[in-house]
Order: sequence, then C-alpha cells, then structure tokens
Amino acid sequence: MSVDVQDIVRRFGTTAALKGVSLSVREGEFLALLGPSGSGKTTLLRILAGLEGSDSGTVHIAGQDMTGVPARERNIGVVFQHYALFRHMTVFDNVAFGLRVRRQRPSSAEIAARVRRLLELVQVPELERRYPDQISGGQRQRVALARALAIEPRLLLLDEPFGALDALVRKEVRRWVRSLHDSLGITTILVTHDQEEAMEMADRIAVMQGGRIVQLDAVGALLRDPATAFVAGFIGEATRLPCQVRNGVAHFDPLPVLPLQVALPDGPAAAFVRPAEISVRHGAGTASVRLCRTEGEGPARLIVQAGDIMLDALANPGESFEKGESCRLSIRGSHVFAESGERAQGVPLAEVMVG
Ligand SMILES: Nc1ncnc2c1ncn2[C@@H]1O[C@H](COP(=O)(O)OP(=O)(O)OP(=O)(O)O)[C@@H](O)[C@H]1O
Repeated sequence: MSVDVQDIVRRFGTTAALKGVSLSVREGEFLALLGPSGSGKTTLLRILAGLEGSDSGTVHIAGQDMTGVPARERNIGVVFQHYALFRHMTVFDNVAFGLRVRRQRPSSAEIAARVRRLLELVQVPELERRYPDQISGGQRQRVALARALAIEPRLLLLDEPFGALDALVRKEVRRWVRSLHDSLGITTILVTHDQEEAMEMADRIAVMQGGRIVQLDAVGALLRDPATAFVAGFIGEATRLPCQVRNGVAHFDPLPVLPLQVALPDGPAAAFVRPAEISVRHGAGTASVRLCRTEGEGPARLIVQAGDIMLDALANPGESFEKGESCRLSIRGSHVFAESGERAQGVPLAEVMVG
C-alpha cells in the first residue's frame, strides 16, 4: 500500500520533533528513514502507526485519510527494537496474539494453521513451545516479525529492529528481512541511524535532520548528488575539508592539497572528499601516512595526515605505504558547499587546463 504524508508538524512542549515533513512511499517499496539521534524518525513512524498524534498535516495510507483512525484499525505491523515479546507467553501464543484480539476472531484451527505457517516463514518452526527467554536475540526478532505479520498487515514499520543483535546475526537477519520483503511485497519503512543498514536494505532513503527530510533518493543518487553538506558528510565515507573560494578556485591553505576549480561565490566553503577521490603518491611532501591497511584483494586503505586533518584515502591498486612515510596528495574531485548552502563539484585545476 502506498503511504502519503503531507506537511506533518509535531511538537513536544518547546521541542519541534517534526517541522513539516512530507513523504510519499510507493506501493511495495522498502524505504529507510535515516538520521542522527533526535532527528524525528521514531516520531514519524509512531504517527504513521497511529500511536502518536500530529499537530498538523495529514497521513494517507492506500489513499485513505488516517485522521481519527485508531492504531488497531490501521492494519499496520510494527516491530520495535524494545518491543519485547510477552514473556509469560510461548512463541506460539505471542504470534497468535494479534489474531486472538481481533474483532472478527478466526477459529482456533485457523489461528493455529496461520501461526505455524508464519513460524515456517521466519524459519523458527521448532520454537513454538518455547518462552521468549529460552530463545536467542535473533530468534526473538524473527518471532517479533512473525507476530507483526500475523495480522496480514498492509504496511510494515520497523524501528531499529536489529539494534539489539550482535554484528554477525544482524547482517544475517537484515538480509533475510529484505528477501522476505521481496517475496511478500509488503510496503516497508525502516527507521535506522545506521547508514550501512539503510544502504543495504532500502530501495530509497529519506535522510532526516532536525525534524525535516533533507533528501529522499536512491543510495546511488545520495552518494553522487548530495543535496546539502549534512548529507554529503552523513552518507558514505567522506572527509570534510574547510576551504576558501577565491575567483572560482577552492584553496585548502594551510593544507598541502592542490586547489580545485569550483563554481561558487568567494568565501568560506567545505569540500567533502571520498577516499577514492584522493590520490596519494610516494615522494617527499608535507603530508604523511598514518596507517596503511590491506583488506583482501582491494586497494590498501590509508589514513593520511595533512596539517591537523586526517584524510581517509585509497592507495593505487597494488601499491602500499610505510607508516610515517612522507607523501604527496591531490584531489580528483569533491562536493563543495558554500556557507550559503550553494553547492558545486570541485574538479582539479590541472584537468581543467588540460581539458
Ligand atoms: N514523548 C516525548 N516527549 C518529549 N519529547 C519527545 C518525545 N518524543 C520525542 N521527543 C523529542 O523529539 C525529538 C525527536 O525524537 P525521535 O525519537 O523522533 O528521534 P529519533 O530520530 O527517532 O531519535 P533516536 O534515533 O535517538 O531514536 C527529540 O528531540 C526528542 O527528545
């Protein structure tokens, strides 16, 4: 089902948790709400679920206005990180719960058949008689998901559902949730502050900052074309380099980095440079290699110190550096933001001259 949010505002006392959020989620889409702590992700999710009201704005689900529709009538499955299973109920009873409290309660045989199908689906059929504290964290998340799916929701809301899992299990469970989404086709919204998780799971990502959505795009577009300096720094790896623009050239002084051609007005700016955009060469220079780490077959990852700034960089394939080695730096490209918010691509001056 599609979700359409228009201009939602939500205040808690003097705190504006949401400052006018609009969002359209397509039917069958997997969308992530990604942002730092306090950016309003959970508040938005709770408003969609009907667990929280808004001061103004509207929510439509499948074209239906949700104003005044209580949570239990929205037919939405919700999984929270701390939405613990009922401890005094078996796994079976936890999953059956949503069906038993329905106004039109299915027969016991129907409930049993559906619960068993769901436990098969989430791959824990053998656990139905266990209690929540007799199963692992990953299994608990699977059961919580089965419970959310039991009501055959038209929309699935996941609020940091993998946060309590250790790194290895988290990776496995999130791949599995994505493939489950692909086979069931339920529109899904995931709240997370983990960009790797959002990038791995979602079709599109809504980046939130300070109660607003600052950009909504596919991962590739967020990396290629960040709308604001915040997005450029928050999505993907990038080093922020302060610079001064003078006559269309960004100078990094006092850093030993070659200036870039940039179409921005004169004044202070910030360049966001990804590791692959930094070229490090052997040779006496004013930068030095602090760390050189080889990972598998890819190029070595470097941390290079230039003045007070540490830059993440990649070595050329096959090349490695000694710790402490002096080196020369140049930047192949970057996203540059003026203080006014204006943005431009920074390109090497040499290339401009050659081109
Ligand atoms: N019930 C509440 N009472 C008062 N303030 C609240 C309440 N709920 C949220 N807030 C405030 O609203 C803002 C947004 O909170 P929200 O939980 O939506 O952020 P979040 O992006 O989900 O953060 P996190 O990643 O830490 O969960 C925060 O400043 C928070 O302190």
